[in-house]
Amino acid sequence: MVCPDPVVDSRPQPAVVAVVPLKAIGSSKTRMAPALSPDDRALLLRRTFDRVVAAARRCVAVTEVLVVVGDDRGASWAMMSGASIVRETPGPGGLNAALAEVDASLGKTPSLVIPADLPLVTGEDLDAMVDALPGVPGVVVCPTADGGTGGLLRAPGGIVPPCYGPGSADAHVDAARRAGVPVRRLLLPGLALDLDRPSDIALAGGWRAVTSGSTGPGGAGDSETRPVERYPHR
Ligand SMILES: Nc1nc2c(ncn2[C@@H]2O[C@H](COP(=O)(O)OP(=O)(O)OP(=O)(O)O)[C@@H](O)[C@H]2O)c(=O)[nH]1
Ligand SMILES: C=C(OP(=O)(O)O)C(=O)O
Repeated sequence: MVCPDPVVDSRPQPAVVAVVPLKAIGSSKTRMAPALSPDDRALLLRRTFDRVVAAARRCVAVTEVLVVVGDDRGASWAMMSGASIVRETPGPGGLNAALAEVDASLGKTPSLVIPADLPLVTGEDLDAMVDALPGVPGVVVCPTADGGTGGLLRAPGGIVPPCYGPGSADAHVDAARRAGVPVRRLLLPGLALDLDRPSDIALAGGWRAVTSGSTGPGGAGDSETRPVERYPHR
């Protein structure tokens, strides 16, 4: 019997470095402070960070996961996750400066920036981003629901500068257009939610789901079983 050839996508897969920025833990998730203690904020971030690193590992094109850390605690999380570590240069530049430093060190290597606070991201989401790359040079921007950037794939890595901040999805698309680089905007639910405010926890399935790592498709969720008073500002 002759079996038909499987349908194969013959486009070459770029080798991509996943870059996960992780701010100094003690000064992270400050918008959660009205509802969560420092320990709970750190626990939340640890869980989403582990999820993001696991998703990056499952992405077929990702050859290395690089965590850009702001302190020793972040470095120890990154080490335990098995990722490579880059220590950001201390200074006032914040996220964009930390990422620009990494861009410079990666040269032409394609890079996929994924924030550490995404509770729903999967390896399939990241595969979809890579599949959406219009070519090299090329850029894929996955917006979050509030106009931020849940995923930024750039090939080569520094082809447009990091423009994180309010409205950054539009800013990244505009920067690519200005540079004459083909760009795609891709809406993916797994990259559309980041945990910024207490109300975002319910959107991810609730406290127990997020901190047990059972969010997303098939995840248990618990938004109905957790006392509402835990999030007084919702
Ligand atoms: N290395 C590094 N990562 C950063 C920096 N600022 C933000 N990040 C990371 O970028 C992602 C998005 O961060 P934000 O949600 O804007 O900031 P946050 O500190 O987590 O939360 P807020 O304190 O509420 O603003 C998270 O993964 C952060 O850890 C920075 O200055 N350096
Ligand atoms: C800085 C950003 O994230 P956040 O919305 O978490 O502040 C961003 O997406 O540009």
